[in-house]
Amino acid sequence: MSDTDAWGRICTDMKSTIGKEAYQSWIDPLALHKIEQGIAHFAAPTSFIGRWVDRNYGERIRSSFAREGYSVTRLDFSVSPAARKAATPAGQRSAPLNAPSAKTTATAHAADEELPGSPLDPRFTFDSFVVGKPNELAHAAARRVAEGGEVAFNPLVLYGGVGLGKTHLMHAIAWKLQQDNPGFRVLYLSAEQFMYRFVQALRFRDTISFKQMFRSVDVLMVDDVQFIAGKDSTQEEFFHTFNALIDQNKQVIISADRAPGEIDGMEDRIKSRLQWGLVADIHPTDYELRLGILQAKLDAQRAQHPNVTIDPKVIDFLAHRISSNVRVLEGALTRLYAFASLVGRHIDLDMTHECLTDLLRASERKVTIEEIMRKVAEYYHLRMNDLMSARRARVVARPRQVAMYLAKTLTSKSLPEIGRKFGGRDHTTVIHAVKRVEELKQTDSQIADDVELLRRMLEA
Ligand SMILES: Nc1ncnc2c1ncn2[C@@H]1O[C@H](COP(=O)(O)OP(=O)(O)OP(=O)(O)O)[C@@H](O)[C@H]1O
Repeated sequence: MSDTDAWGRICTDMKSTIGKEAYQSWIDPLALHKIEQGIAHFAAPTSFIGRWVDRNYGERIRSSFAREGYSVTRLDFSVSPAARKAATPAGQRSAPLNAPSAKTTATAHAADEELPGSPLDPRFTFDSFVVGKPNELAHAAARRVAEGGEVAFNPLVLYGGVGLGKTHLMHAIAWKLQQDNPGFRVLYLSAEQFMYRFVQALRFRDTISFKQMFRSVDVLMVDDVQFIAGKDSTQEEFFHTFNALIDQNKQVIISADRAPGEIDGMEDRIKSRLQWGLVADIHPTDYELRLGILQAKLDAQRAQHPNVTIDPKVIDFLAHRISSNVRVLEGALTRLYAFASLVGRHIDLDMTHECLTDLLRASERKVTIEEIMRKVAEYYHLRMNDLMSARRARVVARPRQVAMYLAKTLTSKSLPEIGRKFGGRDHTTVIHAVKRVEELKQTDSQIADDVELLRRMLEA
């Protein structure tokens, strides 16, 4: 009888006593080398796994060896990456490491201990990410990193305002990396969780495991890093983790709600480290991107509510009116479909106003028609009076149309109200102006840029 035969039998026994999940997470990744002078020597993929097994299953393994006729008083674990590659779950799972799981047993807990990341949202993939001008750089960079291989830029920092898709892109990278490289240890977590873990480690005097665990990953993703600004010891630890991984050529991906240099309370050395790789910003969405996103989300809603129909004008209306944040935009569509399916109605503009009153009010911009006129006049070097005048020369007529377009898209004023502000014009003139500017935005990049710039200045 060889040591390995005995270990094989112990494994079979443990699989049935501790359960398949726990077995795959902790026991299967181990390789028994030898038993010598009462010590069973194992190779483990990480020292964390070794310590965990010793603490949680040590006694059971020793008594199993005793039943096999061996006197084992101690288990010894040396770290061998080969053990990890050959292993199944801890280093190589069929399901992604952080994949959402319905498990509620201690096994799930054990797996969480192994890589303390957040679950990845199965909806956040590259396929479901709609690309437009505002996010094309961030998307291209994320794709490049997700392809793996040579580390292209390290770290990759994605930054942008609330609800613009940073988390979506990070999850998409994680899914793709895990799908293409089943042995990869990809750890995604929020900066808040990083801090929580660190504080726990300090509390339980276990910072060594904390450090080892974080340094053992292949890819580290930390979301909303601005959270650790002003938290000195967490920043210190983050800085060392970050350096250790970059030094080992491991990919680090960070997200923040603003450019690294602008995060108040963040140490300068971290700010400068974050700027070493590629910093890609996600701009606020433009109308076209919002339209694209709504159309993509429509498919999911249609599948869920096959009997509900929607007027295309509603989509256009939402894309114009809800410009703050994609999350709110999505929420609006979900709410409309839920409401329509409950009351068995077609989704039209009336229903949209009825159902989304609070949301529309909240997203109503504070900007007034007067402000728009002032800004547009200033931008085109005109006087406000020119915009209200009857002058039809193009140098005046075009800016007036742009101002009317902005008044329609940035305020909730009705067409007649807008017409009145522009020197008592008819609402059909406003409709014509809005249409004309929409067409010009497609064909004349100068107008498109002017409108975008003005919109940003007004919304700032
Ligand atoms: N380009 C896009 N295509 C499809 N969905 C998107 C896009 N951008 C954002 N979303 C969706 O908007 C919602 C919010 O996105 P996400 O959580 O990634 O934002 P975030 O930038 O991380 O925000 P926060 O700063 O609040 O963490 C998600 O449901 C996401 O799927």
